[in-house]
Amino acid sequence: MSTHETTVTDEQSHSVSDPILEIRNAEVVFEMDRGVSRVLDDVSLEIERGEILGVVGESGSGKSMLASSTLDAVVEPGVLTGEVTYYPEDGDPVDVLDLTPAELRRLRWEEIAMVFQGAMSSFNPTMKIRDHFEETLEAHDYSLRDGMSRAHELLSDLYLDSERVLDSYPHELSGGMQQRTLIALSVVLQPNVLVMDEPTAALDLLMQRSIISLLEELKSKYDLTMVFITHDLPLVAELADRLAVMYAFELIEQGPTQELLHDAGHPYTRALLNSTPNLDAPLEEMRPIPGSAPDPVDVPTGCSYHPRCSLATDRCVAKAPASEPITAAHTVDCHHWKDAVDAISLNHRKQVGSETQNRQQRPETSDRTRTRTEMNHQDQTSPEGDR
Ligand SMILES: Nc1ncnc2c1ncn2[C@@H]1O[C@H](COP(=O)(O)OP(=O)(O)OP(=O)(O)O)[C@@H](O)[C@H]1O
Repeated sequence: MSTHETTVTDEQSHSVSDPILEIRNAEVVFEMDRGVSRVLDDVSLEIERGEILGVVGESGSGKSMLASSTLDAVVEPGVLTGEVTYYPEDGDPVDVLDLTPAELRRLRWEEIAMVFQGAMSSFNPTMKIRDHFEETLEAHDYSLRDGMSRAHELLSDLYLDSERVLDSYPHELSGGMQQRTLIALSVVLQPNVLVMDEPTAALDLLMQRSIISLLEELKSKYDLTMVFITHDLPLVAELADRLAVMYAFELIEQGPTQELLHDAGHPYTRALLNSTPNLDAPLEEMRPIPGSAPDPVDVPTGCSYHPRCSLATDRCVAKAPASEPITAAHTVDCHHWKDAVDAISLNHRKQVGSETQNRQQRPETSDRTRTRTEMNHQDQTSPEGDR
């Protein structure tokens, strides 16, 4: 585990006033032949009721481990320790890691739902979509009549022809339709939190953007809290209220989306922003991050980013940095964040996140019309295309 110099106080560490989920000192360890693989390292995070939190980081940085930890769903032989607390709006806090298997099953669908990438593998190919909905409702003792009426509504909300989809086998739907159907299935039991792990990774760019618009609509209509996990920073920047950045199995920076995009303090976050290929900046200004992500069995000492960091000093090699507040709502784990702002200029300063601002300024009706038109067009023109 990293040895941090000090720990930031609770008052300093975040701006979350009404958490719905709280993860404290979460750690996931796999005992491997070649050593101990710590794939989540002392991660603490609060998720505000009603927010959309984006979790970003390179492939292999531990994002899926964090997602699985929120539901005590880390695959064996991985061992999860720490605390995960769910705070229902009414009722006592729930210690997620202390639940019986039956309690956990109930929590997983009825309170916190998860959507993973590659919808096809989440469906049983021999069952029609209708059977998936009915099986889920029956397993949780929900009224089939009410539940199926909600299924129709949700599928329509996601611009799908609900009758056609319910009567289809999964392979009869395009990738974008499958992913939207999986989102509808995930929220049919009216959970309060939806955790999505790379939900749009297998889809083309247009479908990704359309799903982002749909998620915003779903969130408002059904009062959901969302956690959107992805390596695609520009995509999630369009949706998220706050961003949390992972590097080498740790959370290294978190804050409000616009603040983090324009005033990122961690050299890694700044490098990630500069390396992202589909930001609105000239291609020649894209700068890949030198070096490679650490092996979880052999994480560098001190700040794990130091071998790749242009600002690293002896202090970074010796000591893992504590979280420091940049503003009340924005924290960073870096000894040199004050220098990073001047030393690593951002190549996108003006453009990143402008989609979000544009969307917020756009009247809701035109957004909905645009999304519906795009979805209809894509479903009709490329039934197989984005699979
Ligand atoms: N079953 C397992 N046994 C051992 N190590 C694992 C296992 N599953 C994942 N890991 C390791 O855990 C680390 C974190 O993986 P994780 O899937 O959380 O990363 P990620 O950020 O979600 O990556 P991606 O974006 O590629 O999905 C990786 O080094 C991975 O190799």
